[in-house]
Amino acid sequence: MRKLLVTGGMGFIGSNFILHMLSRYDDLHITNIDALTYAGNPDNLSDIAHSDAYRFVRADITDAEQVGRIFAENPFDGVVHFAAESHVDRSIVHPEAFVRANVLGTFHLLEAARRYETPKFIHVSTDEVYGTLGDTGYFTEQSPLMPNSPYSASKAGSDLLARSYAQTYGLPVIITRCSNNYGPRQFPEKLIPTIILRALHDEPIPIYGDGTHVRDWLYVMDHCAAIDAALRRGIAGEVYNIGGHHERTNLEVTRMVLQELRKPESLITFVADRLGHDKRYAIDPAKTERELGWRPGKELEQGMKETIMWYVTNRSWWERVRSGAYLEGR
Ligand SMILES: NC(=O)c1ccc[n+]([C@@H]2O[C@H](COP(=O)([O-])OP(=O)(O)OC[C@H]3O[C@@H](n4cnc5c(N)ncnc54)[C@H](O)[C@@H]3O)[C@@H](O)[C@H]2O)c1
Repeated sequence: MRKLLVTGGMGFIGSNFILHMLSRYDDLHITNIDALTYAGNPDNLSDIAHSDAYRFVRADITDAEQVGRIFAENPFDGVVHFAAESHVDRSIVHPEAFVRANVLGTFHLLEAARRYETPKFIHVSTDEVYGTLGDTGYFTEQSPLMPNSPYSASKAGSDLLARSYAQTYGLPVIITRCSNNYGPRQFPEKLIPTIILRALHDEPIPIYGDGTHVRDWLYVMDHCAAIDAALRRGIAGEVYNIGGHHERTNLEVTRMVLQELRKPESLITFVADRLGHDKRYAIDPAKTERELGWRPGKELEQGMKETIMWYVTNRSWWERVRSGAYLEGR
């Protein structure tokens, strides 16, 4: 039985990853540690809460003792580290929480993995560590790290710390840097669920600046498959870019959702631009495709339809998020 530690598994990508892995492998046990911040939603994994192949431990990765105890109790075959403060807007208002969770929290995990000689450590980073691009060009794994927001700077800090543990201590760290994810179970403060849920309620949809900022969209299940491939075939010490080949402006993405839901474009409301807003992210995932034998399978139009359908079908999920009911008992 392979034993995997997943951090941040109650969040958007972590929960989809756990579901992906448990649906594919019978010989796998997953321990999910999550602090249950506002972004951690146990509803995401209610279907497997009582599975023998899964265990949830509420733990904060900024607490070295808690992290140490979990590693001491369980020899893990691998760690997949998602836990982070992840929302750029919040990082502009409360940067300290990002430095603590993303830098200090990652440090404690790396230390525990070093101490207990964990044979594989996947650090889930982001394309935002590369900073911003002009109208042309792509980020490769060799691009310099030039983060522009407190969020991306804290992720760059943790990314470099992870690298240093590979270089200095020989910890088998693999770093993945992915583009913008979309799909089921994403917290409604992020762009695509915001568009979908506001459109469903006929509410104004706020779009930063003139809406021409470009992002590369990656279906979350394609991302999960890429991390699975990195776990199986990735080489320790390497960095892998994971992108979707779907560059769109924020305005294009908004129009796509409005068309699908047959809602008017008059819902779009331009608001003052985000401070330090990166103009364009575009990722070159050629190395990952070549070396890990992975490719993003989902076309954006299809993935968006399925995502919209998920939010429409799972009304009780997002109503519990909207009302704050998912926070009960914390
Ligand atoms: N969502 C994206 O588009 C995207 C893109 C690139 C990279 N990433 C990275 O992927 C990872 C997951 O992103 P997400 O969108 O699922 O984030 P999310 O905000 O949905 O989930 C984060 C999870 O981490 C948990 N967490 C936060 N602080 C913690 C702490 N101190 N201790 C333990 N748990 C803690 C939260 O409770 C939550 O469940 C993050 O590291 C993020 O930087 C995300």
